[in-house]
Amino acid sequence: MHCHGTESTQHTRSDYDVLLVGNPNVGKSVIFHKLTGRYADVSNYPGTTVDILTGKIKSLNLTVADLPGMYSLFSITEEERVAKDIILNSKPKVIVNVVDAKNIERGLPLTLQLLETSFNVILVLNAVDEAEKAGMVIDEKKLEERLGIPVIKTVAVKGKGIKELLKKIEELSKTRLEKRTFKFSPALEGAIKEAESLITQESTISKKLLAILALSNDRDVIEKLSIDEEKLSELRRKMGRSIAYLLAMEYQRLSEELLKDAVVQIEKKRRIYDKINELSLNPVTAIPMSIAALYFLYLFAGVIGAQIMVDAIESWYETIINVPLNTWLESSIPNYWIRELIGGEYGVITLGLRYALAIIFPIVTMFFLAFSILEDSGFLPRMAMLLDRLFKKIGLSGRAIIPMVLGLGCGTMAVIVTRVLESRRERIIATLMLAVAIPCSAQLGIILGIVPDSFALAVWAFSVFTILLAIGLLAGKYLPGEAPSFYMEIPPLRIPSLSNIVMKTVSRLEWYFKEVLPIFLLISVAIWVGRITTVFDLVVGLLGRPAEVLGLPPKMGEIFLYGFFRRDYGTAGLYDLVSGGLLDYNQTIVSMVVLTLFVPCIAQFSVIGKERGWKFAVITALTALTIAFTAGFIVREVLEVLL
Ligand SMILES: Nc1nc2c(ncn2[C@@H]2O[C@H](COP(=O)(O)OP(=O)(O)OP(=O)(O)O)[C@@H](O)[C@H]2O)c(=O)[nH]1
Ligand SMILES: [Mg+2]
Repeated sequence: MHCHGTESTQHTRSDYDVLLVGNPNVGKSVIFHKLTGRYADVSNYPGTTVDILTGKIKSLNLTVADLPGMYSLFSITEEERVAKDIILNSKPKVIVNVVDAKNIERGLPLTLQLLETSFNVILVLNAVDEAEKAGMVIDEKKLEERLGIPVIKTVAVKGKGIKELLKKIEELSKTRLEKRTFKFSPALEGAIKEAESLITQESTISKKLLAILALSNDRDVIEKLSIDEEKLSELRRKMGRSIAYLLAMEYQRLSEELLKDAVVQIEKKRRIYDKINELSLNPVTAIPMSIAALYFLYLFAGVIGAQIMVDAIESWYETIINVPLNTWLESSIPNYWIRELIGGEYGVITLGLRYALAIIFPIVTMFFLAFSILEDSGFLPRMAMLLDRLFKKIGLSGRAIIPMVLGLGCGTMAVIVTRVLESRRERIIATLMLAVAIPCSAQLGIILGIVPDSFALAVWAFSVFTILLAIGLLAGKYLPGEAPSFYMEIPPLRIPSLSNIVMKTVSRLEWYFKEVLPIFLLISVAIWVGRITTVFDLVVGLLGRPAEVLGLPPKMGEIFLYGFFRRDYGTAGLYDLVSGGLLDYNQTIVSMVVLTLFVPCIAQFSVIGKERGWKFAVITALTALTIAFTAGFIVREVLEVLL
């Protein structure tokens, strides 16, 4: 997953020399990094890469694409479809098929499918360190002979085997391998032959593969080759069983044949690992472990980030930068408006840069750091499994836990990651929940930083959680469509690697700076222009109305406006109000609730528009606005009665 979709949405026409293809979570992105030197996000759960990332092997002058994980070419999820499109539409010189050595049997069906494309394939057995620890002995020479393609063992994280891989890539980029064919049962072969006869157009992809795709009802292929649909469905009827079932049986048979005597399992127990793994899968112990994990996130972002670090950096910024800057401006720049652009209450440096550097930066850094550790440990998918039953009630599957928890980091990123969900319905529900009720790390951090006491925190958490649940329940009930099925491979538990955590945090922060810092500065300028033209006062006055109804000071109108530019900008403003003593106890709670639920920020809004459609984005924003003010009103009324 990379933070912004800008990377690569128009990729269908591009030709890549080398494609990295394989099941999710097998180490493709680590290998991509080793080959190209370009860092791609690496995490210990399936679905880390949802977009195509491209780079170059400089020494060989070959372009490489790191594809999202896929189980087969007969795609189900959106990211699988993205990967399939690339494989079918670019003409790679080499496909590097990465397979997790300890799950080699599960990886082979895709390998066999890739062989059908008629492109050169290299089979990479990655993470052999773990396979060996689990007692597997793999004879790669035997596999090589049987498959008729090069097979290379690697431990990507340690760089082992990468040299050999590079050598093979170089070799195969210059020649074309003779392909071995693998035969299915006569009945299946017969049906495929008949489907082949319906394809009249020429293509670089083998007709057999296209026929299989057509039989499995691949819309892209059927439409592109304009295959007679009636004849296709007649063929399907004649087959008796679904092609997916028949293929699965055949692939299992072929894989068993291929692996016979080539992979041997020796008895070996890993006592400590097995014990911890067991505990992490048993609900009785896993629930406290999940709570501990969330507490750990809170400790990092909320306590260390928002309280300790923000306090320190803020006061430092104030004394080192704001005060001397304003004194200097007073004495040397006579023009009021120029002074106000740079300094004063709303200046680019005194407000924009201060929010970005002194308030948001420490919080997101700590959050990304903690989140990276969670990601690498393999703990998140275990939480997904636990929460699956609960999530079913709100129309989601446990898989949604990853975008949801990521949403606690950055909602914009998380909306992109909802691509890992299976159906459009699920993606819509998750997007709604993210846009309305899941606070991002900066918001969360600040809220945890300003919350007056634990009662206030409980009121806030209860309100937000109730709304979250209500949205999920209503959407799950009224949105048409099937309830999702849950299938997610549980990755092994791993000790997070320091270098990956640092790299990941740095790459996310880099994104944050590129995307956020300029926006913060632009907002300051926009506010400045707005103030000169008095538009600012007008909008703030307008937003001050609902604030007034909620019993909040008119200054809150300003904060709401900030909140639309960026949610964290809004909460940073709230931080200012609270530390300035401008809000009383009840007002603080109401503001916390309203700002959390308030419209998605501009960045998130535009990503929602791109991913789900602009109409949906507008409806979402209006819904959020309504919910935010209504909830604020209710909380206020209840607090008045209680306190
Ligand atoms: N022990 C071990 N772990 C590895 C090895 N290669 C990768 N990993 C770990 O496997 C996990 C997945 O790596 P990624 O590179 O993100 O996998 P991917 O195939 O790109 O995954 P998706 O993008 O989700 O499809 C990470 O936790 C890596 O640190 C290896 O050779 N040995
Ligand atoms: Mg990846």
